[in-house]
Amino acid sequence: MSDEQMDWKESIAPNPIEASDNADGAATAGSAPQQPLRQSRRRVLSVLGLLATLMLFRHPAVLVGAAGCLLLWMLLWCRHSPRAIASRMLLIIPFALGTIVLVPFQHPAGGTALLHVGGWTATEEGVRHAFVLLLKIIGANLLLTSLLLSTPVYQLIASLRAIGMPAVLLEMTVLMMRYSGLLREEARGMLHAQRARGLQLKDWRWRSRTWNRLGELLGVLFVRAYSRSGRIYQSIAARGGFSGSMGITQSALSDNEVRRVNNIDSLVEGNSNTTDTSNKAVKEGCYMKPAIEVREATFHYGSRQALNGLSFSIRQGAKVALMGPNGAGKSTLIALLNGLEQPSSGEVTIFGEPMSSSNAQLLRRRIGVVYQDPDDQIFSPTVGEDVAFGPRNLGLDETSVQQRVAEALHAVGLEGFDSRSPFELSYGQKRRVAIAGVLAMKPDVIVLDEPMAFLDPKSRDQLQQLLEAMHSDGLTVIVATHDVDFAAEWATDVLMMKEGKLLASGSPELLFEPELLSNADLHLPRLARPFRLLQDQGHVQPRTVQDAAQAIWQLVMRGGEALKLRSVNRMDGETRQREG
Ligand SMILES: Nc1ncnc2c1ncn2[C@@H]1O[C@H](COP(=O)(O)OP(=O)(O)OP(=O)(O)O)[C@@H](O)[C@H]1O
Repeated sequence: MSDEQMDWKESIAPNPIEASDNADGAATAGSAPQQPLRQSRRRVLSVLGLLATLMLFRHPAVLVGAAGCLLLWMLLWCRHSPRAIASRMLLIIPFALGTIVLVPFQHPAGGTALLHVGGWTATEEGVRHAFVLLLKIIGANLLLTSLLLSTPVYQLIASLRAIGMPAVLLEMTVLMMRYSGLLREEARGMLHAQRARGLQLKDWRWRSRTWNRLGELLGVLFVRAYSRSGRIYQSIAARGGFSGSMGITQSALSDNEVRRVNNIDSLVEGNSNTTDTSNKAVKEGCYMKPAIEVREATFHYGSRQALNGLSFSIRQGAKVALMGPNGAGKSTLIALLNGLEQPSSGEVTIFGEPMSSSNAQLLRRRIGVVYQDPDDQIFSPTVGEDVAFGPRNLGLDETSVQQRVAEALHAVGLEGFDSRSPFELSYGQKRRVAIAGVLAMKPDVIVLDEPMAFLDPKSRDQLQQLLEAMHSDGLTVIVATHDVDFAAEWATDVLMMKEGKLLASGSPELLFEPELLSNADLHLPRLARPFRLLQDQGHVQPRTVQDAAQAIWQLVMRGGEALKLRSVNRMDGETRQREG
């Protein structure tokens, strides 16, 4: 491990929240200063008070006056842009339409009839009632808009939590915000892709083909948003989102190390034969029960078989490369390991305990999963809130939650990102947020699905260092990957899958077996390829650049020796000739 790689738990700076007063500490998100939080809490309370007052008014003139004053105050005093206000006011259109169309027909007191439609009658009182309701909706929306425009989202959430908004309402609000953002993102992405392939939005009024395309896009948009929200749902479940406090008492959770030590106490003879000694468990010379055992597991998606009698075990403290071509069943296996799916037959055992639907919640927190696409995993409006999601579901108090957030963000190199929106980060940064969200739950095993995909070389190096740091801290790390070069350099163990079956498991030497590689649709690590081309050097199997450099150096030295020997022989021959 290089000097830059630090133990992600021990090396953290003290959390500023702990030093602050407790009353506000409970309400903070990340390391946000306390003063703005108090202000935003006051603002939230004022808006709620004004909303309640607004609901009491019944006279249209008073409501029009209140809405007008509010609008002037927002424009002239707060200097909010008219455009920002207008775009948020658009949200009320469906509610306004519903009110105008339905309410006039539903006024219970009866009254002067104005209009008959079918068996329904709109009355004068009904219209008046609808008008009053519409004014209240406009006023309420103006109030909420002023709050949203003047308060950062993370402060708003912290304030709502501090004033006692029920967690379930808060989560629902956050999820609704995520879903509307999701629709926007998907729509924008699809429109860009369609325009790049020739969709013309010019003259759109006259082109029926364009209208048809837009109609199709709308349909696909909802299907895509639906399937993505399914994946987001899974990742929320993986972090205990739908299971309250995951059935764990706080005292049992406060010290993850205790649990690890307990694991070490109950050791059984294992199969550890690693040469990697950076992992704490390995350093302590422990032989432990496997972190994961899969026995004869099968899994079906409907009639399609994704896993077919899969059996293997993963020892604690291993760095495992889970390899195989597209469709081999890696992601399905990961869903089984995390208890999100149950095998159709066979068994998955986590630290000696067979996983079932009844204990999946409890075992799940020992296996953290980082999904392939960070956008499937992140859903909160701020980085701090997203990382805090898992620890909160563990039932920790707010101070511990914030400490874990600070630790995890430090570990992934995102200190100070607490209040940023995760949806406005780069792909590599989003991936680090997703990893932080899992690290904050302090799992014993972390599984990452294709973590290197779409990362630039520097981010790949940083991620590899992070994997090392997590492993040094005692985690068993499993990486699903197609990247043989990375696997050869990093892994201590390799699992190779194809068509839902295990092709081979063992040391990274497997990655140098040509027949196995071609069977698994993989190729020889790049560093080993030149040696295969050199006669008599096929046995050289460098896993790292250092190994390769050393092998080349040895070859050069041997070449030099041979040259020296040849020139000595030649000189000997010449001398003998002269003497003869
Ligand atoms: N939701 C689903 N419904 C039906 N079949 C599915 C579903 N998800 C995966 N499969 C099928 O299950 C098999 C295994 O898929 P899986 O995603 O686990 O493979 P993978 O090794 O992770 O692939 P990749 O490397 O491309 O991510 C494939 O044949 C795939 O088509």
